[in-house]
Amino acid sequence: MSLLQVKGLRRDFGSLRAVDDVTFELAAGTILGFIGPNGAGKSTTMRIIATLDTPSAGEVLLDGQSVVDTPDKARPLIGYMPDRYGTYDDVTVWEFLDFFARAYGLKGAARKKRVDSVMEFTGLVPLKDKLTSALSKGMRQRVALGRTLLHDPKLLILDEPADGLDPRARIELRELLRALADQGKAVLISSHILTELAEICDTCAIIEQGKLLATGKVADLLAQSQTGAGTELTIRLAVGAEGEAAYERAERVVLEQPRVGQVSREPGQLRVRLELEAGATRTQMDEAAARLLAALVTAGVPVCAFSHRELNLEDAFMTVTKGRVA
Ligand SMILES: Nc1ncnc2c1ncn2[C@@H]1O[C@H](COP(=O)(O)OP(=O)(O)OP(=O)(O)O)[C@@H](O)[C@H]1O
Repeated sequence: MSLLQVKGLRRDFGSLRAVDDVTFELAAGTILGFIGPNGAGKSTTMRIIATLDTPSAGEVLLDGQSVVDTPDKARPLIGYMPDRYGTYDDVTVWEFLDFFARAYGLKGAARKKRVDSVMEFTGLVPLKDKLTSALSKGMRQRVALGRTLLHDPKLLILDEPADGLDPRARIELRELLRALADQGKAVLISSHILTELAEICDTCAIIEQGKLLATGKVADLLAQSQTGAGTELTIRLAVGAEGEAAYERAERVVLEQPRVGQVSREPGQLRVRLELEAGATRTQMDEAAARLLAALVTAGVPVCAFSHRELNLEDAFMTVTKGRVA
């Protein structure tokens, strides 16, 4: 049984259905990326799981127990980091974490040990005596993450934790989340920055206008987006004395091949879109690309680079949302 089970969740705000029949599961030791544009219903779903709101219909089970019916039992198992987290300005990092450790009921040596271990894990030890107001956004966000770990929850719910972080801080966050999953924690993380989640998550749930459009392993979602969507190749030539005429020749050869869709000439390269029938597999796409390259080489076209643009989570998102979301 998965640690977290969300079943047919619905949340209405007046006539607005913010969350509409959302169902997914999250196992211990895995990271689920919750992806969707602004207003999709991510925060509302997360707040319900975190016991801060109640659903209009549906159920959330944590360790088999309903968080809606018995929120007090669920809370010790949950670490929730909202999208706007506050840190108090006139306290040090250590004081801030110690304050929340007290709020979680930790006492004496056990409290000190726990605060120290969380500071160690989140790399905050050198900043122990710094005022939280003097920290960078990335560091403040570590303090906020540290706060959610103090009571050693089984489930982490992190609402857009990577928002506004620089690339280095994002990589560090990714490593922290992976370490937490390796410790056996289940992590639910939301973002509208799709590419960053691809590297962090094991599975993804794509939500739009309150509805889940797709759930599954990141690799499967990518495969799904490639199916029937075609693939894009970039071809560069060693033109030599032949000059641009080499590209004209290449274009003629390309256009004679099957499955070729749009072809565009750009300075120093040719872009070719291969169109495959719905249901085509990745292997079939690779074979079509290989045939095209063989045809060019056989025709004596001096190909020096031939690259296949890998579709990413953004493409998967655009495919499942059918481009309804910009
Ligand atoms: N308390 C509330 N009262 C009325 N409407 C609300 C309330 N909370 C959220 N909504 C609405 O519900 C919808 C979903 O909002 P939600 O914050 O869950 O989206 P989100 O996917 O988290 O977006 P964002 O990335 O902008 O936080 C939005 O249309 C929002 O305006």
